[in-house]
Amino acid sequence: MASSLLHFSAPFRTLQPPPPLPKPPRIPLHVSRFPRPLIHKSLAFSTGFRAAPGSGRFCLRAKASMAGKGNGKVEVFDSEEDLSVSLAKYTADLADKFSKEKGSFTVVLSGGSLIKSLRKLVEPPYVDAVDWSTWHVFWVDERVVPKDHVDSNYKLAFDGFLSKVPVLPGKVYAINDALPAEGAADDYETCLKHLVKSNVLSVSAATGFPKFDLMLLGMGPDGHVASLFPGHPLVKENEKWVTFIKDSPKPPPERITFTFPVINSSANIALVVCGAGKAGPVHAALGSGQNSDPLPVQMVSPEGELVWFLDKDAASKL
Ligand SMILES: O=C1O[C@H](COP(=O)(O)O)[C@@H](O)[C@H](O)[C@H]1O
Repeated sequence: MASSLLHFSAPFRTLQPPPPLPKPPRIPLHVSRFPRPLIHKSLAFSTGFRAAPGSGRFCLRAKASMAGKGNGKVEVFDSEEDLSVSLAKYTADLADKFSKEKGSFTVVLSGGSLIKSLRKLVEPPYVDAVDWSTWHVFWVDERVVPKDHVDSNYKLAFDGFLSKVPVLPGKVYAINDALPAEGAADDYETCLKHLVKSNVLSVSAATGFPKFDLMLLGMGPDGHVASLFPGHPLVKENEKWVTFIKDSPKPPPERITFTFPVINSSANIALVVCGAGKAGPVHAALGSGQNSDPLPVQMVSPEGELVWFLDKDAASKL
């Protein structure tokens, strides 16, 4: 295990530390509590958070909130830009809450478009206000390719996010890319078990699976989440924590992925979906119809809180 953990952090050794910047006053981050009762599918637009002029903070132009079909809160934004502003605050607030409660924040990233939508977190005020030293970073799925490969979810996150913030290299848990898919999945599951033993990761009292503080999930146009694809038997895996796929319908074919019991044991999940090309599965999950064969995205149902972050194109069929 120790060797894997060392291996995980290796790519960070080449990083040059960013030049020291004058530290601005620490901005208090508050945990967002969503208003209850939720606004039901009226799509009534409300003015979002507005900051004092010159405060360096931001203004959401307009957003709609509504309740999801099952558990969950749905936030609809005018644009992906507005969504990314709100996603940064949501993530920073949760990081602050968990860091204050237990001294650590366990966060799980997806690949794909999610990473671009996290861009506001690496800008002021968050880049300076967040206590990055408490962060432990994981991947909900990873392609079985070298970490410097263009298809690597690690590389995507490193280039777009992790290289821009002082998360501690030893707390970034990439897969062991020297192993084939099955070995990489086993190795990652072993790593998670080690982190449970050392109390970095908690376990759900209800399910016995690891309970991450926050999972930031994307969704593909076919309704897949992580590397759990529609109609694939892996969506039914209910024992393993981490498993592998060698016939992914989306290239590259070999990947490892968290299973639904792990995903659904999370304390918080943000489902971040943008673009008209994803409006169909969003409608399947949040619209009024029923379907007998649920898409993977419809199987996301955490123990804790689920928040959908949608731009208006992704919400266009609701
Ligand atoms: O292959 C993958 O796709 C999904 C969705 O990606 P997106 O670019 O359509 O947002 C992503 O969440 C997953 O992590 C990734 O491996």
